[in-house]
Amino acid sequence: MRVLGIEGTAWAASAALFDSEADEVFIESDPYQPDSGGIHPREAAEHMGDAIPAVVETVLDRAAETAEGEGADIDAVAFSRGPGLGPCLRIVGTAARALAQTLDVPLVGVNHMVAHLEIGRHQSGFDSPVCLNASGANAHLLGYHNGRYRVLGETMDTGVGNAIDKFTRHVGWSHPGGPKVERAARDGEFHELPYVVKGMDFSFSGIMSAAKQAADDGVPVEDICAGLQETIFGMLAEVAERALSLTGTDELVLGGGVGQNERLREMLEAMCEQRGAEFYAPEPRFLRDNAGMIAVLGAKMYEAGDTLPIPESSVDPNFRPDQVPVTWRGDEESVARDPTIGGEVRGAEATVTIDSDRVVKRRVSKAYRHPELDDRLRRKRTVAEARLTSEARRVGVPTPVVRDVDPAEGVIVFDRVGESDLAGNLTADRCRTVGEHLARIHRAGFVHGDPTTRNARVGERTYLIDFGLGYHTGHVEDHAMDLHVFGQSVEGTAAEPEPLLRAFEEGYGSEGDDEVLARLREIEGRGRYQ
Ligand SMILES: C[C@@H](O)[C@H](NC(=O)OP(=O)(O)OC[C@H]1O[C@@H](n2cnc3c(N)ncnc32)[C@H](O)[C@@H]1O)C(=O)O
Ligand SMILES: Nc1ncnc2c1ncn2[C@@H]1O[C@H](COP(=O)(O)OP(=O)(O)OP(=O)(O)O)[C@@H](O)[C@H]1O
Ligand SMILES: [Fe+2]
Repeated sequence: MRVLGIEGTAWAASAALFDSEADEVFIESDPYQPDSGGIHPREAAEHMGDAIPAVVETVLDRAAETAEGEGADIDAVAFSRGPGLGPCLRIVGTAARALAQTLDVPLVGVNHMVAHLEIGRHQSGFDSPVCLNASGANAHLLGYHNGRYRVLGETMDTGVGNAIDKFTRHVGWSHPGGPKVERAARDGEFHELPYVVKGMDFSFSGIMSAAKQAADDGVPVEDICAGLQETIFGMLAEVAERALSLTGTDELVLGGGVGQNERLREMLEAMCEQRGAEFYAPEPRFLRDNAGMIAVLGAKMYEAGDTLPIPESSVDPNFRPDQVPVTWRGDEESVARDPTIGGEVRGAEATVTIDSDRVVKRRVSKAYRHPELDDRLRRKRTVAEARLTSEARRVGVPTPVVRDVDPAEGVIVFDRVGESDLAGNLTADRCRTVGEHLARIHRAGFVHGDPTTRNARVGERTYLIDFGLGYHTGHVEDHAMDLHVFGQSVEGTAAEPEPLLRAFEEGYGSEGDDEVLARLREIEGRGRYQ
């Protein structure tokens, strides 16, 4: 089967031919390079108008040269339907419809973010990996579950590449900034910047303001670049590890233009090696925006009969990956592995040794992380965990009693609690109780920071554990983020999440602030593809 793909969501005017029998991809791209500043939507759309016909022509010539029979021998035309810049998407959509009609073949509408993921899965041969998409306008973790790619975690503000590009514009460098930061960082020393992860979500705005401020204050730009890479990529590696731990998966693939960064790939490789997982990153031509990935996923969708009638083929600038019904995979569930190895449990951050009544939690040093950052995070989280675990118990939330703490070594000794993780025994009643517990700690003025279904223990009572990401705050947004993190962990792993989430919110509502639930709705509704 042969599929022609067209990509043009933002900067890459690209066309490709995928031949599924030979597993060969031919790509022709023409990038848009702004004269100054970042990507201007109107200019980018003009570029698409000029460049798309030419790249398609080149691919059609190639198709004719390599065709077995008469003509171009193409079975379907696939195009990026979104997310992306509206004016660009519309031009690409029009071109794709016209081409499908001329060739008299079906049209396939591809989600660009799912294509960034599927190219890695296709090439790695992995069965059910977690995917880290690190691109310009996006940054998220996806895991397959019950017929959809679930967003396990994502940026709460801008995409990772756009965040980096904003910094480089501030220091007067031309677009795109990512490769320039990579080059400059080689000559720099680590400069400390804020580090922000909340469960598997993360945010870049505070880091970017601090980085710009540091530049204005005269910190050498190479040092800031080194700090940016170590901090931002350290966060991405950490949330990727959390996603592996939560889903019990031991395969990770990388997607998106920022994935071309060698330091990011090195960190992800080191993280996977340390936890015994496998890592795959496609070659650079498949990481940055390209029509090859659109053609490859287009072929899978076409084979599954997932084609688009022309009248229903409108584009969607806010197309989220979790809106796509995954028609091209079987109904296999995401793989889940028992994380218990002997008497040792492997969390994302720590190794936990369990005997009959005691638990020793050791925050291990992470090989991927800069030593200074590693030391700072391990100490800070060990202290926070010991404190907040006890504070929560004082306001009536069941938690394990803390027997000993050694911040320098990152070690805490607790009482053993519960019989299993909530993840293994999810019921509506228990979710309701977790909601009540979170409401209580919020009323006491702090958040848990990572309330997933693996961080609650159940048995006769329902306990909260693992307060290492918690902190004191009265902000509605921070409280709502706790609820969002729990919601995402349920959605990413439960067969039927709705009744569980309803009970969880009822529990929270019975003890907590309605304003927080209203903010949760707002967080869930935020589009992040502007
Ligand atoms: C919706 C779609 O239009 C968008 N595409 C996109 O953002 O282009 P992509 O090719 O995936 O990524 C471009 C980004 O990738 C960054 N980048 C490129 N090379 C880099 C490097 N060596 N290190 C860090 N960032 C790099 C650029 O600075 C730029 O921000 C997306 O996938 O989010
Ligand atoms: N006090 C305890 N009693 C019983 N089991 C525990 C206790 N503390 C931890 N565990 C077990 O160890 C696992 C990992 O612990 P914890 O979540 O604290 O580590 P972590 O590395 O921070 O994990 P993650 O970051 O993946 O949430 C828990 O999911 C739980 O199964
Ligand atoms: Fe992209």
